[in-house]
Amino acid sequence: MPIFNPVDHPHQRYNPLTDEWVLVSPHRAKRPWQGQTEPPVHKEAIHHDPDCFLCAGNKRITGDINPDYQSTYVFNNDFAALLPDAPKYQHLDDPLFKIESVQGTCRVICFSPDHSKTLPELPVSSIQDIIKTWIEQLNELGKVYKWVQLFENKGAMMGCSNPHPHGQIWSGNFIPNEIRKEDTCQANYYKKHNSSLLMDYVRKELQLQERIVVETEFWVALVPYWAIWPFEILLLPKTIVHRLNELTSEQQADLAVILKTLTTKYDNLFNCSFPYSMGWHGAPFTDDPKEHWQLHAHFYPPLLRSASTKKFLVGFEMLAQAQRDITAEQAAERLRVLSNIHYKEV
Ligand SMILES: O=C1CCN([C@@H]2O[C@H](COP(=O)(O)O)[C@@H](O)[C@H]2O)C(=O)N1
Ligand SMILES: [Zn+2]
Repeated sequence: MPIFNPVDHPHQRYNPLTDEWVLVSPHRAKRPWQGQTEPPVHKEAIHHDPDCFLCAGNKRITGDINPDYQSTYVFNNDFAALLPDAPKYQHLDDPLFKIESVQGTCRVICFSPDHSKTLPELPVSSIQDIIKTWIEQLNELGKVYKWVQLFENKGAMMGCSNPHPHGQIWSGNFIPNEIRKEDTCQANYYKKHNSSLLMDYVRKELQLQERIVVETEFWVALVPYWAIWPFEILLLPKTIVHRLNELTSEQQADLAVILKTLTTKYDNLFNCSFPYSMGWHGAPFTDDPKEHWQLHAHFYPPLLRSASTKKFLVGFEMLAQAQRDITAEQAAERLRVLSNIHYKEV
């Protein structure tokens, strides 16, 4: 019987942030891992699309006119999933039929007036403006709601209805499932070890150097040991930060750099605009203690081995447990060696 090793043999890995396991089947990825790249499609760049609901100066579906914005622009989602003045109701008596009303605010953040650009193609200064806008929105909505989810769905594969570079904010008066799981896990770890789970984690990852993709002065982007999506990334500060609005101006400037570098590598993996859902997690806006919380961003990209081959979380993964073939270490290596120059600029 051969000695176990995580490169060849099936195993499962534990995610301490959510108290869940992921099945890893590295033997299935033994086939030569070329990672088919598409011939770069240099479609003509449309900097302003007269029919785009998000472009500067255009009319939205409601008839509202977008201003001639020069940087970022935020508006209340015209088809919001949460409403600030929804009627209140709660019935929690029956453990089998619990229901409660929710109130919240949903917004769209246009990242740039340039319809043709995606995050990696924006200059660092524009990405700094996006970070400032995230922080402004967090400060405003964090005064009203317990949870403010800053996120971006990039690419049609992620159900994005509009190619215009944009992100979204969904904020509400309830703590969503993923946040509740991460809050409990970080609090339990902190109670047991009297230190931050993700700070201990990032220190060890920087020592191990096995899953690092990009490291800058204040930030590190890595494929987490417990990653589910093939090229999943966890983006972490290298010092204690509870919320995005606690970043210093140097940390913000450096964050713009690592976001551009990371998303450029993502696009260079298959020479395509790399789809993903990404979002920020930080301490909720409640009166509870927050010292166990460490700010971080998740990137969940669906692509597996080409611009058109995506991973599906189905079957065993829906019924039993998430599963992956290539290991986190192999994915990190694939991304780490890629150029920091976007393939469209070459
Ligand atoms: O006129 C419009 C068009 C799109 N939208 C909103 O913009 C959002 C576009 O983002 P997605 O394509 O990532 O869903 C979507 O949530 C949609 O509701 C408006 O609020 N007004
Ligand atoms: Zn547009």
